[in-house]
Amino acid sequence: MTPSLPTPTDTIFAPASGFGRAAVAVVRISGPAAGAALDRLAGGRPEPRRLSLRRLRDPASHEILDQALVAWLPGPATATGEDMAELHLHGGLAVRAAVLRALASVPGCRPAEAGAFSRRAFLNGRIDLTEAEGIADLIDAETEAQRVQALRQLDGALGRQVATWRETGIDLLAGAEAALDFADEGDVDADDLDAALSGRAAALRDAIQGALADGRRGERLREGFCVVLAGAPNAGKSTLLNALSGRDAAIVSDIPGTTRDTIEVRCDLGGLPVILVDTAGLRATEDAIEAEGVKRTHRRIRSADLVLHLMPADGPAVAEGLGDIPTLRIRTKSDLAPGAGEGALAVSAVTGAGLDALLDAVQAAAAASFGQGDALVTRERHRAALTRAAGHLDRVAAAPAGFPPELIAEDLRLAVRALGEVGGHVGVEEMLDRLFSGFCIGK
Ligand SMILES: Nc1nc2c(c(=O)[nH]1)N(C=O)[C@@H](CNc1ccc(C(=O)N[C@@H](CCC(=O)O)C(=O)O)cc1)CN2
Ligand SMILES: Nc1nc2c(ncn2[C@@H]2O[C@H](COP(=O)(O)OP(=O)(O)OP(=O)(O)O)[C@@H](O)[C@H]2O)c(=O)[nH]1
Ligand SMILES: [K+]
Ligand SMILES: [Mg+2]
Repeated sequence: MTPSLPTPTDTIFAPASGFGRAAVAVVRISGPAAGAALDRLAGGRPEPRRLSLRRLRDPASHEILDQALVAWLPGPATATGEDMAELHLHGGLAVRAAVLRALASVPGCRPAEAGAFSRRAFLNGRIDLTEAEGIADLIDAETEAQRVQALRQLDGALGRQVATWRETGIDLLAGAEAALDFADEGDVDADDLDAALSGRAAALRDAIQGALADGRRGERLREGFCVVLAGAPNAGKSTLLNALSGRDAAIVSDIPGTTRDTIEVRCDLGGLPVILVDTAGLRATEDAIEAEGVKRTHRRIRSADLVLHLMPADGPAVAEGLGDIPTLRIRTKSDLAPGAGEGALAVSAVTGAGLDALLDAVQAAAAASFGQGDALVTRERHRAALTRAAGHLDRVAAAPAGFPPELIAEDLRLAVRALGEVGGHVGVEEMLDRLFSGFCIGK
């Protein structure tokens, strides 16, 4: 199931609750010396899986460092699969520093590097790679929709689905290998096997392609829906960015060409992650720095999910579009020319008119882009591996009768390997087990 990599023998510890001042700071310890660390600092190990109040002492000087809640979590039924301990300290900087210093003095204990606990959980088969990614995404989740998606992945939704597909692939491979070995003995009807195999390969390919044909919903949800504010200098882009985000993020002035670099603000629109991007005003310019800004604007427009094309209501409506990205035409500064710009959304950052309607429109566009239902694929890594798997299955499905069975088996092997990469299981040893147990070979 899990990669056969060496198991760590050292014991790691780290604050699990950040590095700032807080009411309580949790220090996690994992590895074979976790129990010994409790013996040395807390004077023993409490009853497993129960928090108990202990005095923590420096093992050398016996000086009291804190009164803390302590947990002893003997492995392997722990988050990492190793012996673990937790110290719930008073969250002062000096308390934490003194306890970390004391832990470093315990033989075999050292500070953990980033992600070390999750890495051990993976190495010990407690989680697969997709669940590890789910943990990372859950910690990074800023909006409700991101939290829900990350929790689903942490809960194993993607890992289980891909594992099921991989099982099917392993079955197909076992069948193909059996055909290779025994077709010439006359035990198996090769044509029947070919037809059944290509039908099942096509079904598996279709299932995988179905999950891939999701408009990159999962990736987009992780990254955020990108809305670019574009238009001529002084159209009111920076003002609108500040008004929509409720933050004073961008410099506003009556001088055209104020914004040179793109400015991003991440927002939560009704639980959906939206990135608002302010850009340099679009115009031909001799100024080299402003010209670079305009170049960047065009680049951001091309990668946008939605463009807000801003035109002041007291000026002419611009006819030309900004490319083929979905675009909303917005008349800004509607307070200066009431009634202008029919058919377009009209907004005023001064009076606040139209801002709610604009936010609703952006939120609707984001909701439509994130789509309905649960996304399975949340990273390019998954997409690449699944696309490769579907490609190999497609070759199996399309193979003409009499196609060399060893080539079919090789494509199936590569499909199984690609599916295994998603969860971090590589290798096809399981296939061999299944081959030998599923077919009565021992004679
Ligand atoms: N104090 C504290 N809070 C925390 C964590 C932690 O490590 N410590 N977590 C850190 O991520 C998260 C909870 N995740 C966890 C995942 C698995 C296990 C665990 O020990 N699993 C065992 C036993 C399960 C059980 O008791 O039923 C297992 O799966 O075998 C613990 C925490 C969030 N809150
Ligand atoms: N009356 C009125 N003035 C506005 C409104 N929005 C922006 N302005 C003014 O228009 C001028 C330009 O605003 P900015 O937000 O800097 O325009 P911009 O599009 O970011 O300009 P550049 O970054 O130079 O391309 C400023 O003087 C703003 O105060 C509005 O809704 N009503
Ligand atoms: K300006
Ligand atoms: Mg600006």
